[in-house]
Amino acid sequence: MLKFKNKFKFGLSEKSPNSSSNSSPASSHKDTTPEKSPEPRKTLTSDLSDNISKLTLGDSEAGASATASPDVPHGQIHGTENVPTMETSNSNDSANPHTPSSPGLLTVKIYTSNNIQLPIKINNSKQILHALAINSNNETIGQQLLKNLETLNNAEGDNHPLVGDLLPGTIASNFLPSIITIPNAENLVKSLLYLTIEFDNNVLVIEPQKGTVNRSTWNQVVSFDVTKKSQETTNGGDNETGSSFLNLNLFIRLPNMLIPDSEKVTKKHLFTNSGSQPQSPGKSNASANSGSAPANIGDLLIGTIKLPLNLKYHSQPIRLMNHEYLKFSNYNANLQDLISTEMGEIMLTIEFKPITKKHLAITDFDLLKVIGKGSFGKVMQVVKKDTKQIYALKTLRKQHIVSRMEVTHTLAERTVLARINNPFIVPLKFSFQSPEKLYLVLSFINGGELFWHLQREGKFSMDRSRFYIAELLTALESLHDLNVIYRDLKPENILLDYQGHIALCDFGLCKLNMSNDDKTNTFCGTPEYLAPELLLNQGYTRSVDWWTLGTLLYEMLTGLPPFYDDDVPTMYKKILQDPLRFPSFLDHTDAQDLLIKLLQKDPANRLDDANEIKSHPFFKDIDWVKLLNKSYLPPFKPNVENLLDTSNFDQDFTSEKPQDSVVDDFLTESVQKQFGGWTYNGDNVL
Ligand SMILES: Nc1ncnc2c1ncn2[C@@H]1O[C@H](COP(=O)(O)OP(=O)(O)OP(=O)(O)O)[C@@H](O)[C@H]1O
Repeated sequence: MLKFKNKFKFGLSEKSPNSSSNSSPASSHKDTTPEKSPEPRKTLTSDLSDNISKLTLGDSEAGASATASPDVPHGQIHGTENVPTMETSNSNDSANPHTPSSPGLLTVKIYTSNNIQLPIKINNSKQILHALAINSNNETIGQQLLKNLETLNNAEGDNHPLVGDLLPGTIASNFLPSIITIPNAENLVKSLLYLTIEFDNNVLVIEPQKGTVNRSTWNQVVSFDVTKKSQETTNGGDNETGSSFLNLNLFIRLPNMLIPDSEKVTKKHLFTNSGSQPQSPGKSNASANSGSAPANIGDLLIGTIKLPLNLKYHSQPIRLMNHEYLKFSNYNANLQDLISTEMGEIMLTIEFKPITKKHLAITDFDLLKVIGKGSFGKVMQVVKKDTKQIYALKTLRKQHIVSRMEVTHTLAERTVLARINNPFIVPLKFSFQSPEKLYLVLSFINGGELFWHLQREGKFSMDRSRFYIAELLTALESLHDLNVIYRDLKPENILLDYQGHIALCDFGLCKLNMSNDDKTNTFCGTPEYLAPELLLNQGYTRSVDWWTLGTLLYEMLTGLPPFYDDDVPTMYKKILQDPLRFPSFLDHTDAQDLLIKLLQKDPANRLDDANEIKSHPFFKDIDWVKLLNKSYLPPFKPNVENLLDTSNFDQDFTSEKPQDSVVDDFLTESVQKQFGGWTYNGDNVL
């Protein structure tokens, strides 16, 4: 079980470069090679305690924080903090024929699947196939399977496809039920086949009702909340049509004894546990990439459908697809990208229904589990009562925000989340408030923090690191395109989704309205990741994000940040003065060259443009459009059963009773006004 520790933001005085105290969160291996702490690293904020105010002279944010006392009027906060003009009102919507329609509900009905083939050969084990057939959850299907098995038993001749140790994937699906009743287990039904349906980073899992793997009856209906943002063009969508995608992935849980060892090795990328073997710290990743077959191979991905959906301009209920068959494609074995081998088809109806605007409240949600603690409140797994969608609900207590002078950062988080549209940033679905609290409703991302995966495995392979850095690079690029600096990139703020894609979260340190060369001064971030110019308090630009990207890549590849030291002041000194050194095992020329160019101490010499970084030889094999369309199969798939699965969260949290604690804070009207622009109901109006 992974252990999650509470993370708290704390005042800058604790970790200023001028501080002589050794308050490193890391463990104390002072005389030996430094060893990173297993605890999440804390974020420094600009709380402006006395001794740090020296470091933050002249910064507009600092002023904002300092003035954000309970009685400060609304205007002062806006004026000092550069709070953006939140979202622009859509009062002109009716005049613009291209204005997207209202938010709504997307309903997908799944009827039948046909001609499904397996992408691997299976063992020709008549005993197991027979056992599966007689345990089919439907008698008629069981009979049919037994009949099919007779043809298998009767097949003769050396060249007959049904003779031999292995059955070709093209026909194997005729001998497998899609759902079985487990004998002696009180009629427990277990489906072999299942389908994940993803829209806007929310994923639902459905199972068939009956059938063979080749042909199944599903008759299932699922719904997704559609916000205006998910209707807009994302850079992960098709720019011409302004679409977002509905992603369908068809999986099969194959009994291990049916999977030949040779297929476990050559088609490893198609199994959900591919590459997920933990690695001990400091050990080379060679074994994870070697040909050896993992013991627990997981489920097999049969095929994928990526369906662009243009949900713009529909102000009336509409049926976008009516009982249509869509074909599954498969992932290419070598390149691990999507190719159009047809793996069978599935019949769907897709409907979109705009909904009338309504403010949400906590009573619109059932609280399922506590999954984390943030600086100002809990994060809970919740289900939205009307659509049955699972979300992460982040609660923030207004009183705490105000007393810790974090109003501006909190508003910035909400603003950035509502504006940004990148497939690797956790999507904000809604936000609302009560007199005492602020609430953010986010897509529930349950593959665990990258921090914990890195802790567990010590370091990542070159390919895996490249994949994460590439996805993060596009996330930072889209933030910069919105004139936002992220400022707190680190493994603790990166979640993995159920497939293993990146979802950047925690936007509490974003700085808005920062165009290309604009400088800011606020001393904030996380010690290990602070850029030299930030430490020197000379003002910094968005270039600090590229420094942190370099730091992150270095940490992924080696297990430690580049200038790490147990003692924080020494670490700051190293960041400022020490040359960049590589451990002997990090001998990849392109990786070294990119790190050298990102970890330039003088920002003027640093790579400073997303496109320039993208065209570095380190990324030469990456097709950026494909990457943004999530068409690469992630090199690591977290263990996630379904959307309800919270096993990647700390049990200390998940065992807690989920409740929205009652607080009786009183906030003055002027303080309440500061939170005026918070509410976001999936529409653009704030
Ligand atoms: N969308 C999400 N899906 C799943 N888990 C999430 C999500 N958002 C946050 N969490 C969990 O809740 C924890 C706290 O969330 P978050 O980091 O956003 O809070 P915070 O107050 O900003 O934290 P910090 O004090 O580090 O700044 C995260 O570490 C993560 O484990």
